[in-house]
Amino acid sequence: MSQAHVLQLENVTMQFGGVVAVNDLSLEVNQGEIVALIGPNGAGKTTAFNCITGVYEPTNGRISFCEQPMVENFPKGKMQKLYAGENKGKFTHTLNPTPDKITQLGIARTFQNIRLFSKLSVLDNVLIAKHMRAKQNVFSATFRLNAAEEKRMREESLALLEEQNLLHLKDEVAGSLPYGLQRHLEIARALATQPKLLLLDEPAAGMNPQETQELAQFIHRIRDEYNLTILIIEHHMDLVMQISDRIYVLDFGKLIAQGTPAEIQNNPRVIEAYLGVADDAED
Ligand SMILES: Nc1ncnc2c1ncn2[C@@H]1O[C@H](COP(=O)(O)OP(=O)(O)OP(=O)(O)O)[C@@H](O)[C@H]1O
Repeated sequence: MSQAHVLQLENVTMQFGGVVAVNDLSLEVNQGEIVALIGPNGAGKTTAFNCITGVYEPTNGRISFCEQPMVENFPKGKMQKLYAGENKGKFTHTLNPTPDKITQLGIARTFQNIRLFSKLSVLDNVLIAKHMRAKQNVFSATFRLNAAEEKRMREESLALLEEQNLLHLKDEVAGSLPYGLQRHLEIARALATQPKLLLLDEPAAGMNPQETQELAQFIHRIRDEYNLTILIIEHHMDLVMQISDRIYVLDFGKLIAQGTPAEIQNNPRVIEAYLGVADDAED
């Protein structure tokens, strides 16, 4: 196995009752890469993100981060009979870290629907993210601070806002910012946790072509400046083709293709999967 894997999924299956949302998904993201996970609506992309970030406990499979097993599970209890995925019996351990533990390991994400603390200031949004990296949970992150730690985190948060050209907005209420700036702040907040791996869930949703173009440059810039590895879910195909080193394509939970943007664009299975949802895929 290459030393360079930042993220590796092995045979990950997520089954909800009888619905297999992610089916035997294996993929790798290497240091410094920008990799896209695409597929029609309902293909299982967000569910895969939720498995990586500890929101869901996958039904089967293993997820490793920086070559270390981080999440692992196999069908148990009622799921032993119900399990409709593949590779039953391959995994025998259970590792189930909480989302905040995964943040502390160095994985940050943004959400399809922006999830800022909309009533708090821009600065407070970044500060809370900083605390989440350092502390065990929201309670201690918010209340148990010593003065020196608080000062350091405040300075780091201000520096991050400055790097992101958001410093002039530090006292603005997050929810009052224009949509594009809220998306930018959400990414800045993710960067505040000093991640090695950044997961972006439809960052271009709701953006116009010019904003999408700026986002492409922005994603490249933060990858380089913060030494990041990025996994992105996105429906804007122009953006995906422009920024991705490699692309994985899901359809009905199954991986149907992987390759470079040029390979994926010409892949008949991918074109077929998108037929009938072409408008969605391209707007
Ligand atoms: N908590 C849940 N309980 C039951 N079914 C779920 C749950 N979460 C997701 N699913 C189902 O899993 C499948 C995959 O959904 P998911 O949201 O991961 O797709 P997606 O590829 O992210 O879609 P989109 O592009 O529309 O966001 C869908 O059939 C969905 O209804």
